[in-house]
Amino acid sequence: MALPPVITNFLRKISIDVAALSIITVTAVGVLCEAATRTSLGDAQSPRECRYPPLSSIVTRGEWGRAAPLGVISLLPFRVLFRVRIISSPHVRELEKNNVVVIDNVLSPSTLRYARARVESLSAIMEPSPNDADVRQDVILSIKEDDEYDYGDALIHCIKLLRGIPYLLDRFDYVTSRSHVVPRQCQLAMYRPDGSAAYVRHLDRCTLPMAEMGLLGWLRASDYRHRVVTAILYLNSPDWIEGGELRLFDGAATTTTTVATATATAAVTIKHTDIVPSGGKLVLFDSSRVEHQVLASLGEDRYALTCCHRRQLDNITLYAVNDAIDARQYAFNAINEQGG
Ligand SMILES: O=C(O)CCC(=O)C(=O)O
Ligand SMILES: [Fe+2]
Repeated sequence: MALPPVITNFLRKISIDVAALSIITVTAVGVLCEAATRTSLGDAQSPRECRYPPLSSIVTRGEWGRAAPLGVISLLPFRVLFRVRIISSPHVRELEKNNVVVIDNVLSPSTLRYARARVESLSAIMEPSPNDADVRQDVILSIKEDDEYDYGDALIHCIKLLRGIPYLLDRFDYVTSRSHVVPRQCQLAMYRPDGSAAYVRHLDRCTLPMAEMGLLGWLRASDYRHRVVTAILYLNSPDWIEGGELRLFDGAATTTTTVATATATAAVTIKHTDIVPSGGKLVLFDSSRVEHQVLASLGEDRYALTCCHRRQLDNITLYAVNDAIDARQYAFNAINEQGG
């Protein structure tokens, strides 16, 4: 069938170069659009939607009886015992001041036991993370409340607890970041106690500038560029002894280690705090400021459930200014670190 003359004329006019250029342009636009829209946060929720009353509510006799080793309290005649807050204003103030806050025993012994048993059963389907194998050697699983898999009440409670945190940050006026977005996915991670499975020093938020990452990489990293608060809940035994510590590097650190650098004869002093990953411990830190690493585990499998809360993408100019301030802060920390 003959093509209409207008089309044959057009086809005669376009050179092979023009055709190639058009294909390249269309492909490039397609790749950039895919990168710009790639996100696993499409179904993220607002803090209010994730509000979880047990994070900050009254404790009833029944709850305390289940939660505490002092089960005898459940025999008391009062139905409501007292108000406890897993996260309260002083915790939020500490997070603002030190960029990190550690809260012990946020799970009852039985909840910890059940959650631990469930994550152990999930370890068979955990997989190495897509990161470089020399960056981290754990196995991970992304889990969310509405997965088809039945995670059991205890693990679901842990997910809700981590996802409920931004509501309380807002409520207690956390000033470091506002307008949070709560991902549905939490990451379950397990390190084998082989003395070598670890995670190198890193920041949870990607802070590299576009010039360094290239436009494509920068667009693709959008989920990592807006992390503000990392929440980690450990699901190990409560009396974890040693190995597998979470090492936090920060100005607020308390301990110093002296390590010889590979190239220099002079030693560099690194300030750090080591957090023992005992079961039921909750650690919150500023994802954009606190560099951290996981040390190799020794005794038993090390389990952690993590949720990285994001900021909303509604004020790009403000974020650009904040990022520039963060970058200056890094430079400042690095100089301090070198100077000991
Ligand atoms: O498990 C931990 O203590 C920290 C894990 C971590 O740094 C991460 O998943 O980004
Ligand atoms: Fe991390």
